[in-house]
Amino acid sequence: MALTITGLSKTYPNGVKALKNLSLTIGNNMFGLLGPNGAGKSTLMRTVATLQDPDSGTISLDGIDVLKEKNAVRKLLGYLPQEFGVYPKLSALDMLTHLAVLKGISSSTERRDMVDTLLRQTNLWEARKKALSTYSGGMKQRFGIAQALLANPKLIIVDEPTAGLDPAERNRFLNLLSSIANNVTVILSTHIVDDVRELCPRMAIISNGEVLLEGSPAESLDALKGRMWSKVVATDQEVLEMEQALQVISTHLVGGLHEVRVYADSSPAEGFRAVESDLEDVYFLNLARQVKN
Ligand SMILES: Nc1ncnc2c1ncn2[C@@H]1O[C@H](COP(=O)(O)OP(=O)(O)OP(=O)(O)O)[C@@H](O)[C@H]1O
Repeated sequence: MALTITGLSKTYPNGVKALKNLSLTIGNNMFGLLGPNGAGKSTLMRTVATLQDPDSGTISLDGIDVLKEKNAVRKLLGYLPQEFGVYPKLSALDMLTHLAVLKGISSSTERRDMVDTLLRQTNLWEARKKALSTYSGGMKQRFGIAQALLANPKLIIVDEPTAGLDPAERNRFLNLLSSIANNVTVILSTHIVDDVRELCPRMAIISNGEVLLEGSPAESLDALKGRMWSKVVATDQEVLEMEQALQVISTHLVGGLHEVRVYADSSPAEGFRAVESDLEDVYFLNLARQVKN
């Protein structure tokens, strides 16, 4: 499904401009919406999910006017919000069955088949009769995907799904998402660069309610080719001096030392080595450019 977002703006009553004339086109497969906390991702996702209205702008989903034909959109949509509430005492099986009823799946045979399939697909079959309150973070998120997949949606929105998962659970969750994305459009909203790197053929970076970059991770990396440099230094003072003199993109602690990554057309100073650009460089460089402008 193709989602076309045009000129979307939203100012909250407290004056925060969460979306500023934002336009974005999202095609099939998995689309990564990458941005820092407060960028406006959740506002955008809730708006696409028909849960809140913008002040202005339009959204079209394969010709459906998302802001007007909300019921038509809801039939096509699966949504895993950032805060996903469940009845903790219910089992996954009972909760999913209950949600299937709410989704309008009235035939009990169809409902049972669908719920069973989803529990197996999300690897929750063994634990299906356990109370949701006993689930780990990863299991809860997989349950969240199961409920988002009820009634065969064509568009799935997942908002910050991997935050707080341990590496093994995160891996399992990302594999599950990628297996789904073969058949439907998935929008993955996240502040975790690696989620996008691992999964998304297309992405956008958003910050302060604006799109900073739209494209494929590969194209964005190409634009930085030969321009990323790295040096490891020992003290905060050295980092500070570099930040004043050079375009420092990021600093990381590696074994107690600081790895400083700098963007420059040629070697910025003595001791720097050329490094492969990674998606995190793309991300930080775009955020830094926005601050400058
Ligand atoms: N209901 C609201 N009332 C007032 N301000 C809000 C409301 N919801 C969000 N905001 C503000 O709008 C901005 C965008 O928030 P939003 O939740 O959309 O961003 P986000 O990219 O999803 O960030 P996060 O990952 O922190 O949720 C933030 O400054 C936030 O504080």
